[in-house]
Amino acid sequence: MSQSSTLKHKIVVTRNLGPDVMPILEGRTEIDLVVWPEDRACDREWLLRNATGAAALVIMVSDKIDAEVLDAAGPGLRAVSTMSVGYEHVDVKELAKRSIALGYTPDVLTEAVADVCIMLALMAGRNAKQTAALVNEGNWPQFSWAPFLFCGPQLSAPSPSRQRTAGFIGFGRIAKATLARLVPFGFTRCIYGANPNSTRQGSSDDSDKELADRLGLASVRRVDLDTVASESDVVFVLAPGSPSTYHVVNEEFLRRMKKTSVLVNASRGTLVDSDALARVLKEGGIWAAGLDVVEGEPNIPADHPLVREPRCVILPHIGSATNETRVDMASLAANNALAAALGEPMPCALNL
Ligand SMILES: O=CC(=O)O
Repeated sequence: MSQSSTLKHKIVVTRNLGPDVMPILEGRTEIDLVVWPEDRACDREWLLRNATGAAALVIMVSDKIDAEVLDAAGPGLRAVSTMSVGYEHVDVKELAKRSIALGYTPDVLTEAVADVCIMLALMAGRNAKQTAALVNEGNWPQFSWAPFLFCGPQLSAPSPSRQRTAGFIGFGRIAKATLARLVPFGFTRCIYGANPNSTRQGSSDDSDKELADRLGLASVRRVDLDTVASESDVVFVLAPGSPSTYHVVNEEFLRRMKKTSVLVNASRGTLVDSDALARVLKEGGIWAAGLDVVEGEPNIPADHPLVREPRCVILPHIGSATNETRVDMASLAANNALAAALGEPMPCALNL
């Protein structure tokens, strides 16, 4: 792995992609491979130093790709390949201006993230955080079985007459995979609002009916966000992070939600106002929250009001973290970079 060669195409990788995937890049004689050597997020200074002359960069969500990095790489950079479906850490306008392509990893993580959405809805609603903690801390003997101890709202419809409504903010692939998982739980209605700035809000499109028919639901409807808040039993936040979705779940939204409802966020922390959520949870405005992402992650202090909240389950951004999915994501990211470096079409490029 030499650091530079005028004959070879240089690919810089900001995290070792593991023994199943690294051979995709290591086995290529046309490639000059440079890999961040440590088992932690790549230092920006290292990236700036090593990007010089690169044809492609394989990056993680923790790497910010902006004009400074692109300048450091120089005019030979053909593509940035992120091992993620989200790309708000990449300045896409700057990429487009310089005709640099962006590879990303949608689809391969859909099922894994949808699994975590259901897990969070169940864990939050059924008091998993506080009940598991009391067992871990040896306090179970003080809480022997009692008729209504640690009860929470049931995710599945307890009877055909008590129907469940799923609400979504953002209604892409992961939302639809999550919805499919809710059907066996007895959910019959789905309502969704997309990007709050979208002009299409409030009007259902034809595919909603097709989706409802295919899943056997009574209805799938596009509605305004106030309706998502007030009518859902669980609200799943699954829209991309961007300035237009910043704090889409704010205090007003949370105060419209049912007191028995659960909020799940598996998209980006910036979509939910953490301070407002902590306040509303404390006051019992909603039942619980399950978060795979939080504003300011990973720097959330243990004494943050949300972390202290017994009915707020917080996971450290593990939505796609299954062995199978991470290998698929890493392979796609590596193949995107390889193709771009060799001047071939990337298997999965974002339309910039
Ligand atoms: O958050 C993870 C991703 O965008 O893939």
